[in-house]
Amino acid sequence: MIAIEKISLAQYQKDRLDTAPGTQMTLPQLEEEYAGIILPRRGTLVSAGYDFHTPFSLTLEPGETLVVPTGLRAIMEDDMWLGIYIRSSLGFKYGVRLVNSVAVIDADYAWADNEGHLKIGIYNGGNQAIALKAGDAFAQGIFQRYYRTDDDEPINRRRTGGFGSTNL
Ligand SMILES: O=c1ccn([C@H]2C[C@H](O)[C@@H](COP(=O)(O)OP(=O)(O)OP(=O)(O)O)O2)c(=O)[nH]1
Repeated sequence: MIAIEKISLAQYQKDRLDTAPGTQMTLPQLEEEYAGIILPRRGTLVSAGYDFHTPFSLTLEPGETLVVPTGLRAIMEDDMWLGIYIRSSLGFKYGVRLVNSVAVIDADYAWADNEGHLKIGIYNGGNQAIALKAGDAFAQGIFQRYYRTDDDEPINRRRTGGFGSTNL
């Protein structure tokens, strides 16, 4: 199965308050924002990327970084990963980048304790402030397959957390 779906409202609420500004939100405001989360779609028949949209309006000053909780998780087969990249025009026009260049989303992340919540860190590497409105596309995710070496012996652990959680 390959899918991108919403995480629960409870998980979204937790991560939204942890990682993004706007912690003064009321529950109805949060529910409205959650209801407005857009499921990624491809732009054209043969576009590779599923477009990710910010759930809330944001402004990034030059040099500033923000982790956008998408409210989404990706389900995929074991030999796949999802690569998330910046929307090209944001890079070309404004110098906006992902903080980690590419977000590598592992197949087992979907079953992590945080429901596999996809978080996308962006950085304004340009020289002007950039404003995104709720619903604006800012990143794109491409499902890909990976290979394993013949003598592959993975460290047999189940993922429970997000980035940095396995302390390798
Ligand atoms: O920008 C990112 C990068 C990663 N992840 C999630 C999906 C991924 O499967 C998990 C772990 O990411 P990664 O393996 O790249 O992080 P790490 O810092 O190497 O940590 P770990 O020890 O968890 O492997 O965190 C995101 O939501 N956004």
